[in-house]
Amino acid sequence: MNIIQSNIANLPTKYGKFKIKAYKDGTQEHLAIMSQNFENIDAPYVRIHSECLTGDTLGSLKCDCQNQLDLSLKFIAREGGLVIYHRQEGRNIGLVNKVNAYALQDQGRNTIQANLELGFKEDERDYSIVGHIFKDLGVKKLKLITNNPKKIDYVESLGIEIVERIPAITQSNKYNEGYLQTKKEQMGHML
Ligand SMILES: Nc1nc2c(ncn2[C@@H]2O[C@H](COP(=O)(O)OP(=O)(O)OP(=O)(O)O)[C@@H](O)[C@H]2O)c(=O)[nH]1
Ligand SMILES: [Zn+2]
Repeated sequence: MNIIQSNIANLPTKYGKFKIKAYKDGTQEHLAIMSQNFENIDAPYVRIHSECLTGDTLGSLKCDCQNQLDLSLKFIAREGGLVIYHRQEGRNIGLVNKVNAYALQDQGRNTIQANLELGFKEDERDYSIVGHIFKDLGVKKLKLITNNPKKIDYVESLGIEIVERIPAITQSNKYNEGYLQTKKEQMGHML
């Protein structure tokens, strides 16, 4: 895969000052968001955040994505580290299919059943670009912010040492309780 990458630019935000670098693999464009002191950190805090337009941008209460992104950006601004904004919307089924999955959930299916009914696996994400970004930015060990065992397995498969796991647990609400329950009971998330 031919990966196109940008230069590094400054991005002041409400969380603090970050540096950003974009990567394009095929049609997907991803973003590495780094704290100012990133290259001096031996084992940075790292969050691999999967894109969720409905959550991240609109504040949807059906999932925990916006709260997790907020928590992660606050964390790396304070402690130093990296958030990879991984543009694989809807566990990589894309926005149109995710909205169709939500329509099936309106009829009573859970998050896994809806994906299967649309002809997808429960999780279609591919993390290979993440491996490329780690290599490009020189990440050899890290502290991973996640509840998802698949992300842990992927990072370990790259030969990268996970020094510590930081849970990404946020306040639940009446709209995402069922979703979080399914993730815990059927997708192995450490919630
Ligand atoms: N197909 C589908 N995707 C969803 C649904 N709800 C959230 N997503 C997507 O799921 C991804 C986030 O996955 P999560 O399960 O919240 O978290 P995770 O990234 O697997 O794990 P953590 O690192 O612990 O947060 C984003 O890409 C969302 O767009 C849903 O009901 N159906
Ligand atoms: Zn979400």
